[in-house]
Amino acid sequence: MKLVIAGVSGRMGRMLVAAASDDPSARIVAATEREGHDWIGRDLGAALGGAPRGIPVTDDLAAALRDADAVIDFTAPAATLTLSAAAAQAGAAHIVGTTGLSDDDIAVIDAAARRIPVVRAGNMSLGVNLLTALVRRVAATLGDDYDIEVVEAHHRRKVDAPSGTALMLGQAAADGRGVDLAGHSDRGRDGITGARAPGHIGFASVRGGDIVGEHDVIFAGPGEVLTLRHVATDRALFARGALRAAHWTAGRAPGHYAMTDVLGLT
Ligand SMILES: NC(=O)C1=CN([C@@H]2O[C@H](COP(=O)(O)OP(=O)(O)OC[C@H]3O[C@@H](n4cnc5c(N)ncnc54)[C@H](OP(=O)(O)O)[C@@H]3O)[C@@H](O)[C@H]2O)C=CC1
Ligand SMILES: O=C(O)C1=N[C@H](C(=O)O)C[C@H](O)C1
Repeated sequence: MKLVIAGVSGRMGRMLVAAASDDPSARIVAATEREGHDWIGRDLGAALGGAPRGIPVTDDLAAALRDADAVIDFTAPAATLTLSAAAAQAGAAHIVGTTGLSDDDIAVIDAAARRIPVVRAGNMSLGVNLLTALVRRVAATLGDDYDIEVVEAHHRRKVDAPSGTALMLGQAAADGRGVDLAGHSDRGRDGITGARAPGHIGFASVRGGDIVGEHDVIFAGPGEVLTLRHVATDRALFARGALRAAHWTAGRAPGHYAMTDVLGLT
């Protein structure tokens, strides 16, 4: 599989290079960075401080994607939208790990997914995707007298909150309860907030140090608290998931897929 790695100098970009380099059935054909980045025009191997690998780092998406089967994208919403159009134009699959996407952004990706396979997930790990099914089941089983809170913790450089994973878990809880998440969310409590709204799903975010990603879904009810927890200890986990998703798109019909489809959890 011929791959393009987007945002290659980032935390996940570097992980993706390592994961793809260890995969005998994957070959990185190009890497991208934003216009003006000091890696543009350099060889990827050299930019990473090693031997040249004959892989260009470019901001020319059409050129990067010309010969690619898939692009793996853990960047930022604006970059993901540009890549979405370029991937659809080139006929390459788009694997989207970027979080912080708005509903309008997702509508743009939906349009591209009519032409190419797109796999998008706020978390590409097996554990979190399994956890969504557990959360849905527990939320469906427990009544409204169990308050649901999603608490997430990440490193100090994360720019979006709540995390994409927290929103996936909140969505699973809302699905289990049969309610619309947007109309039943509490985000960012501060000051005299009043008592907790019954049936709402709360979100809280912790930022600090180098925490890779921790998520608790708390069901607090009369006389007991049930907590479902996932802890990521190495972000190589997400890169392996993304690579698996890229392979899964080979020969796949256009569509907007989730990681649960890739993992056979749907
Ligand atoms: N779904 C999942 O499993 C996971 C998702 N994520 C998500 O992935 C995203 C990236 O995370 P992380 O790697 O930690 O962030 P980083 O900031 O370390 O990396 C993002 C990279 O994208 C680059 N970038 C920004 N704009 C463009 C552009 N127009 N074209 C190409 N590259 C661009 C950035 O460059 P510059 O710094 O110069 O702006 C940077 O190199 C986040 O949204 C995060 O939440 C992270 C881990 C797992
Ligand atoms: O930015 C990160 O680091 C992570 N982002 C994803 C998210 O927003 O949930 C996935 C993971 O938790 C790491």
